[in-house]
Amino acid sequence: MSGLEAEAQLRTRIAMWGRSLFARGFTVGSSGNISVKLEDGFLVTPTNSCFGFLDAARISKLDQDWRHVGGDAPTKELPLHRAFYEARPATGAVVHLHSTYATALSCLADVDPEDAITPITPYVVMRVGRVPVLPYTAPGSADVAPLVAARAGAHAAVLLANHGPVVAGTSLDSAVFAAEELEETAKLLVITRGLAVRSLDQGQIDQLNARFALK
Ligand SMILES: O=C(O)[C@@H](O)C(=O)COP(=O)(O)O
Ligand SMILES: [Zn+2]
Repeated sequence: MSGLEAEAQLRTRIAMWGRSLFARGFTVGSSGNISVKLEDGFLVTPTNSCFGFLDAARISKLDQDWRHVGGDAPTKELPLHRAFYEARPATGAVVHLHSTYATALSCLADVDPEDAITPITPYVVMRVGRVPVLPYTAPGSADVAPLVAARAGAHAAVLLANHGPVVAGTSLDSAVFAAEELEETAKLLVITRGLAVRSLDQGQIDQLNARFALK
């Protein structure tokens, strides 16, 4: 497949996943952003765009130095996305959402900032891994970049404090699947708060990591 064909397919898939995430309530209004790596740069969702109504042809294109070269004006979160690609060279896509339960956890003062998503099911260990909370920065601020740089080598997913989740994956599909799994696990954690929850133990987590290593 040529680079142009690959780009056309990825544009279609960003719009398709956007519609699907919006329809299922994983993001609302114009919140959230998606980026995907291309052979010659990146595709990113336009700033102030609604995931439910993305026009594949107007998705922003950036060159390899993150300069805007086509489509609508890009998301203001370029420093956030860029920091993931730089810290995790295998990254093929990054998804940021304001999904309700993960965002709720990002606002709780008593969540462990090193391990915000308690490993209560195998799938969250396999798809998401351990999730730290990064200190609050204003949306669009470049101040987030060093915070991501410090943590994203070891973590494919983070919660931005009082803001929401960000997930990197080797492909768009894997980043979306991980963002969905993170949100569903956050929901389980919120609805079981105050109950005697049994998490997986370290031996069970090690066994999953050995068999299903996250990239
Ligand atoms: O929370 C924010 O403002 C951004 O992180 C966001 O989710 C949407 O920003 P744009 O992608 O610039 O619309
Ligand atoms: Zn946001």
